[in-house]
Amino acid sequence: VIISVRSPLSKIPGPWYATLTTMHLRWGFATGNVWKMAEAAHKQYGPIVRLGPRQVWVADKECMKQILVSIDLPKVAMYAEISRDRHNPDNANHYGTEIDLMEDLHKVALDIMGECSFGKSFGQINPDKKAEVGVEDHIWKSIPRAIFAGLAKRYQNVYLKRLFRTLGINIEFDWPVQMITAIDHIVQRRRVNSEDSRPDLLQHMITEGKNPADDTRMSTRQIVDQMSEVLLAGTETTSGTIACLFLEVVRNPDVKAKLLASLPILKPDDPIITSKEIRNTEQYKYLNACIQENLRLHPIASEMGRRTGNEWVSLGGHEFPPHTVVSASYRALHRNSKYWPQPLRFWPERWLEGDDRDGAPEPELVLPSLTSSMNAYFPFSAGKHSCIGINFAWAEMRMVAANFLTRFDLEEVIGQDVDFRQFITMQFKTGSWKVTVKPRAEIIQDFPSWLALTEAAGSL
Ligand code: HEM
Repeated sequence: VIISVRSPLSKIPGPWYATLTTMHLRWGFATGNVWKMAEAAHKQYGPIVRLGPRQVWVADKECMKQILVSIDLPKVAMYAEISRDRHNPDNANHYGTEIDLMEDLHKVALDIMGECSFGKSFGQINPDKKAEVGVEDHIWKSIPRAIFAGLAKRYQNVYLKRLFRTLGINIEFDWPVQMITAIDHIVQRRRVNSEDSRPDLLQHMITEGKNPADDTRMSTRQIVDQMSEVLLAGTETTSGTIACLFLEVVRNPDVKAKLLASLPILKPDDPIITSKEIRNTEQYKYLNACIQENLRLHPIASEMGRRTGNEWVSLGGHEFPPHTVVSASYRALHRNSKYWPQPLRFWPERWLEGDDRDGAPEPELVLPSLTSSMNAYFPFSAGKHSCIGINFAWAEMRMVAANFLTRFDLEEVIGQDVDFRQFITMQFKTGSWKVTVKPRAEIIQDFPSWLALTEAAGSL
């Protein structure tokens, strides 16, 4: 306790108990509420706060750049801990129908990842879709669930695992045998039979994947690990982010009216609009601004842990001793009124130029010395650990949002408690968010066209 109170970190503001214990942080991480602790602490104590004896949260723009890019602090051990290998780190066919949009978006994201990484969707949207050749249907369709269940188990038990390790008991995690067998089967078939190959991520790992240490080819087991991590990193993130976009759109009627008016009106079976078209066509600029603004208000990675390693690090006028956890608070930075006037307002116009800004303050006027206040923005992080899926994520967000909103208007079902939990990424706490949808075109057709969308995404 004396060491902790006398620590060089003692000058950093924070609650009194931060010097004494990490129990509250452990509880926050295990229950998914750590983001609420960080948010409240930043509000009370400022951009640099101490929440544990050696745990500091940072929401200052310049410090963030240092953490992520110039000093490039290593990641905290939590990420390795939740890796398998610790050491190697229907219901909506009619007008005005209620759907669980969060659940549907999650299924869409999984099937898009299935199409793009394995060349086959996981049958989440359309259960009649056949599984991979040679793999039993129910096993193939259970793969995403097995991956998520595995992650949740590992995340919630990180501290328990460490405790057992100090007692000399090593608890190792592994994927379900059936899942490994299924993926192994596909890898073996593709290795033997070149006609089975297709330009997807799995094929890339089979033909190009090498171990950096000795240049040997990746084993099937390593491929399974990597594919699982990409599937995890690429589904919760996009589905949660798109759900937040729809949430902001329905909760801001002026934005919704302007956005829907800016988009063409399509029938459900009309051709899918591609992400390239959305990116390059003037008509979609307000939609692009809405996506950008949503990434500001709802960075799916609320915070990301780094650590000082074996060296002292100087940040924001403080000296951080070795082995200090430094959490980059993206969410607090993105909601800081110093950079973002009316930070809690969903204001897509801030991302537009000239007259299109429609009264949104110019960044320069926000902070006279800094034309780049809009750079206080790290939804995909920065530096060498930044998101490898950024372009994929943008393509998916554009396609899903544009193809949905050109076809359907939506309203939130009232009386729902929308809260978030943070298990690495922010998630809708209940995993559910219901809306009613009605077709925008004067024609009643089947909904949803999610299937056409996932297939189109897979062929991009
Ligand atoms: C809106 C969607 C997404 C957001 C907001 C997002 C955000 C992020 C952030 C902030 C990080 C950095 C984590 C850190 O600083 O430690 C990250 C890492 C990563 N992301 Fe994404 N991501 C998204 C979608 C995707 C997709 C679609 C994929 C895959 C197709 C993906 C794959 C990854 C991977 C593999 C990493 C780890 C990179 C590394 O550690 O070197 N992400 N993402």
